[in-house]
Amino acid sequence: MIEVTELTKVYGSTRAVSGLTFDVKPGQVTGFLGHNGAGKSTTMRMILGLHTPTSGKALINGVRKQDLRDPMREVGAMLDAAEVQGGRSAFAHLQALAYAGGIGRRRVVEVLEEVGLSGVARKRIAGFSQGMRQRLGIAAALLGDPGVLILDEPANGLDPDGIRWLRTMLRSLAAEGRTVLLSSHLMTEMSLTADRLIIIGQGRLIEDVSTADLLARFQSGVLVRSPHAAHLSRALEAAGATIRPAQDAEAGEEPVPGRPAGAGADARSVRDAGGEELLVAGLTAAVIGDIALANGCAVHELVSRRTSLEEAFMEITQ
Ligand SMILES: Nc1ncnc2c1ncn2[C@@H]1O[C@H](COP(=O)(O)OP(=O)(O)OP(=O)(O)O)[C@@H](O)[C@H]1O
Repeated sequence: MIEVTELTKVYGSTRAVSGLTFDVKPGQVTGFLGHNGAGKSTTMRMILGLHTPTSGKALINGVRKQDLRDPMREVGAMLDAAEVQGGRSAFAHLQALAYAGGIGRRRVVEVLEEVGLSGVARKRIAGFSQGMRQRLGIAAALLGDPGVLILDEPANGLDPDGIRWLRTMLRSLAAEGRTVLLSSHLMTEMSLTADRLIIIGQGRLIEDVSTADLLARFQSGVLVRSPHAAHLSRALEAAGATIRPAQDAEAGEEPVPGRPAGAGADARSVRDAGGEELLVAGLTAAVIGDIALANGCAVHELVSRRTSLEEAFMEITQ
């Protein structure tokens, strides 16, 4: 469990983090999102006791990181995978960390296996790709088999296979009851990996929300293409739908509230502005299909149009 309370960090005239309060709970993956410079790394560094807060608190399992009895076994972190000394082998690097934390050699072998680096364990890190360095950083974070994991941009430099591997691993670590906090700029990946999202902007909390709730809030409707768009739109409106031409929807305009059936002008405006494509809100694709059938309207396309996390993120952080 991570608890951040009224956390603030001021660097000279820069307020990097400002009165930030949120919890990161065990048993789920929590994504930490924000534009460049929003304050994510600074917050993570304060949670990890690497920076001192100007004010407020950041606690891991109820205490400050520096007050944890057995820090390596309680929290694992990866902040910057590029920081590692290149002259050593992956094995020697992890063994040195393990030794410092009172962790045995067997665990080094285990984590190398877990991150897929067993085959290159004796190779010098200097020759590692960025993706291999990321895996090594994740191995170091896992060394103490910690209950809390904090990873800054862990997917950086990983190929699609690596990203999928990381997602599966993080989700299974959370399913074991661990607390997992990660930042990433890869929005699609974040929407697949994180159960919950903490979104910050200019050091302040913007959203603390479940990924599903956030996406549901931005759900933009069902795209319908029909050669009988005018007739169909009247029938759908009669059933309580809100309709806007798909072209307007693409331009990000607000929907027009639902109107009564039989409005010829509405059908005309739909036809004029959007041709045969309609964006329908308020009814499911199944209900729209049934209404089309009942009204004898052919449907050539019927697609639930989900707003991506990237679109939702851009909208709420504007
Ligand atoms: N050591 C420092 N001294 C002065 N200013 C700093 C320091 N570290 C961070 N900042 C400033 O604090 C703000 C937040 O930076 P931070 O690195 O925490 O953002 P971030 O969300 O992690 O960004 P990114 O996504 O680019 O990594 C920025 O304006 C940054 O310039």
